[in-house]
Amino acid sequence: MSTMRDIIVTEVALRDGSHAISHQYTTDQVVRVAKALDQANIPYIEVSHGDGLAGSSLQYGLSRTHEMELIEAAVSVCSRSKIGVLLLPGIGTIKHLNEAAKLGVGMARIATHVTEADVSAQHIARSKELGLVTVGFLMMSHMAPVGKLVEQAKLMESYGADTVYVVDSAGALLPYEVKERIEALKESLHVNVGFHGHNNLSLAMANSLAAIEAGATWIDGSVRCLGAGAGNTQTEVLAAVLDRLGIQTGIDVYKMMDLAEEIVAPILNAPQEINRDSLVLGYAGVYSSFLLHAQRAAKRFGLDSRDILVELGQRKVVGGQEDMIVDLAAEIARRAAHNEALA
Ligand SMILES: CC[C@H](O)CC(=O)C(=O)O
Ligand SMILES: [Mn+2]
Repeated sequence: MSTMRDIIVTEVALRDGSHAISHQYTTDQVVRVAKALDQANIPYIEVSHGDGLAGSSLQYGLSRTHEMELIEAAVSVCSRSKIGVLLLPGIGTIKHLNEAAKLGVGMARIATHVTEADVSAQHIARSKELGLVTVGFLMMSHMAPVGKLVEQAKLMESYGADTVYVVDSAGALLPYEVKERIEALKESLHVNVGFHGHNNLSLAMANSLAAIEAGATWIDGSVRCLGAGAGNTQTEVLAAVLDRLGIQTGIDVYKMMDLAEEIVAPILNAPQEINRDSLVLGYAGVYSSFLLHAQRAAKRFGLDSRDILVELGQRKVVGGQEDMIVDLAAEIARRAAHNEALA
């Protein structure tokens, strides 16, 4: 079946959503969600540990089920959708990419911090050799000025990426900032441009629309917002809004609504919402996937998690530095005890 699509939606609940449920997906859950997404005609479904291939570790959180088992299961139930994987060089390696390709994935997204695109060269090249749709994913895009972002995106393009994404990992970008970033990439690149939003400031949808207006054609969504922090742009809402705008995604809006309600909602420990902690992520520009780590550290040291998150933002801590969350919490607790002793 051929589908006309103006916008290609990548559904990330089975990868970014893994952060929100502490990487506890079961094979049965992944099968049910992937099958329903396939029936709703979603073009790409990303399946991996929240931190990408090989993310299962004490540092990032142990997966309940081996991700290769989840990927294999998702591939086996999809006839229309392609399964994609995320890989952060240094966490995942070429070996993991080869393994995923053998299982039948059709897309690999190679993610780096926004100023570190150079570490993606080999992984992008290998993904292309494997015949995968290959995406460069520039995380924490709010941390770099537009010129730097363009420079890094051009590197990913030069390594062979088919699409380069502006990734608002902290949900910190405002619509005009998304627009200027996407416009700059559109002017400088020859490949597709994409946008991945987080909803910490309640701007994921507005930012996705700003990205589309500025020329982005690849947009990420997560059903029922299931993603790190306050979650991502809600796929079923995105599909409905784009339909109203006359922009074709090829997605069956009613089937998306049904799967959101009947299959995904019961998986959530709590509804995805903008609470004080997820709001602080966007406000202070902190990696969305730090949320549960900071909340756990706050509990352990008897602190307000916002104090940890704000200081993480001030220190410009980025993905891969999760160990600093506990260190920082211990330091704040020591400082507080010291001040109390002096008082
Ligand atoms: C830790 C990887 C991260 O969750 C990737 C991503 O989705 C983002 O940076 O927003
Ligand atoms: Mn994300």
